[in-house]
Amino acid sequence: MNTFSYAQEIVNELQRSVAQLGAGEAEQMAELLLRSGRVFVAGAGRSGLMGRAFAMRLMHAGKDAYVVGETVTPGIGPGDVLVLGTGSGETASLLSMAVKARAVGAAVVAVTLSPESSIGLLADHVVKLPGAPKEQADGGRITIQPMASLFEQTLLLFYDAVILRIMEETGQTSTRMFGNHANLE
Ligand SMILES: O=C([C@H](O)CO)[C@H](O)[C@H](O)COP(=O)(O)O
Repeated sequence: MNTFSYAQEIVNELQRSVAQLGAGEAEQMAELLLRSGRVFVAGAGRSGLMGRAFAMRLMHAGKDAYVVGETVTPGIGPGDVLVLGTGSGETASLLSMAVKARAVGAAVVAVTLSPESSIGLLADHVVKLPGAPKEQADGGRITIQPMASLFEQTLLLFYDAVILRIMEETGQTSTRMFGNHANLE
């Protein structure tokens, strides 16, 4: 297969993945973020990169949003929400964040392949995304892509869909959001 055909197959995989999203779970997450105080976003590795993109758009949309681990990120507290994007739901650093967040009265949202994982079971709200786990063997049936790429791509699409829902509910526009964009680039 050439590179273009691979790109087409990735889009086909994403189309199949998005069709499996739970509409109810997705809607509840958007609702939770709309009513929440500050939103803290975390994830490790590539899942974390998608989370960083989501936190930026939340900020553009007018939410107080933070990426966990940045030097300027404040402490989480009651009324806040911690969003964890984790395919496995077992990443140790994220699990300890979930425990801490719940202990101080914040809500935890897990966006994961595995609702039955340690993080999934601890979370107040779980959104299950389709995909293959990062330790999948070569030649899996769900995806031609390595490791958890399909999950990570679906995660970004899902996060962007949540942003559109928040924009719709708050009457937000792309033009106003651009006014919140970094001007020290
Ligand atoms: O970076 C990752 C890897 O490339 C998998 O495709 C993962 O996102 C990272 O290891 C975090 O794992 P999860 O918490 O299970 O998403």
